[in-house]
Amino acid sequence: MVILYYIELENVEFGYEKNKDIIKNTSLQMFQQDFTAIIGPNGGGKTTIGKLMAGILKPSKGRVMIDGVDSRDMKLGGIGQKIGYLFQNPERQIFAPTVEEDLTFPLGLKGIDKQKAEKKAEEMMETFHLSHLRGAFPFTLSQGEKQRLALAGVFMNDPSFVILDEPTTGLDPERRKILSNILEELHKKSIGITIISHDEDFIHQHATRIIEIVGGKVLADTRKKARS
Ligand SMILES: Nc1ncnc2c1ncn2[C@@H]1O[C@H](COP(=O)(O)OP(=O)(O)OP(=O)(O)O)[C@@H](O)[C@H]1O
Repeated sequence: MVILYYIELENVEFGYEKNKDIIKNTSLQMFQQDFTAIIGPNGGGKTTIGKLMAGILKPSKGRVMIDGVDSRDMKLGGIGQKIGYLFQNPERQIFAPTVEEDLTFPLGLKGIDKQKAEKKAEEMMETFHLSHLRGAFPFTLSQGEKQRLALAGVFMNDPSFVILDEPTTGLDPERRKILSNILEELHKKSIGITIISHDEDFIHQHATRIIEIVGGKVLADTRKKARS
């Protein structure tokens, strides 16, 4: 079987509470070649769709296929090796007592060699301007530093597809530019990128496809012919 898309939502429905669907009969195919922006009003279901795509939430009806496997049959650890997910609140992904350990610790859990994990952490700390904070307690970082740490964590795993919920929040222009460059590099390498964002400039600058979610449904799914 040839898999053309990396993530597929097939007639997906989802509600946090019984009989209250937040996502309504939604089908979408997500390609690694796309730089997708998911847009729409507050409460429309963007984050929920992102979490369904990342296998963090499982649909109540329909199915989500990730790299050809039903997300219900995958463990979070297995999904994490394929998909990098940035939570809207970066504190959701901070676990360890220091910045450096926060980056190396998840790789250790996966059985990755300590030296290799440290080398990668070094690279990521440099990229995201965190080297001077390596020994800092993550919860004392500023909002923008926490966001950079969470982003660095997403890229530690060399994911095949990243889903980033409001990735530019808290970033100053210089760090925002760094994120832009990283995402463009990944896009060139056909690492799938999906951002959930209200940041119109960032979307305009990067997105090749825009999916608008309103009231738990896909209102529009448009592709830019030429990328700026
Ligand atoms: N854990 C939860 N339990 C119950 N309801 C939830 C939960 N998370 C989200 N919701 C509800 O689901 C709906 C969709 O929320 P979601 O966060 O997916 O929207 P969004 O489009 O990402 O919004 P925003 O732009 O404000 O981030 C909202 O009505 C929200 O209140």
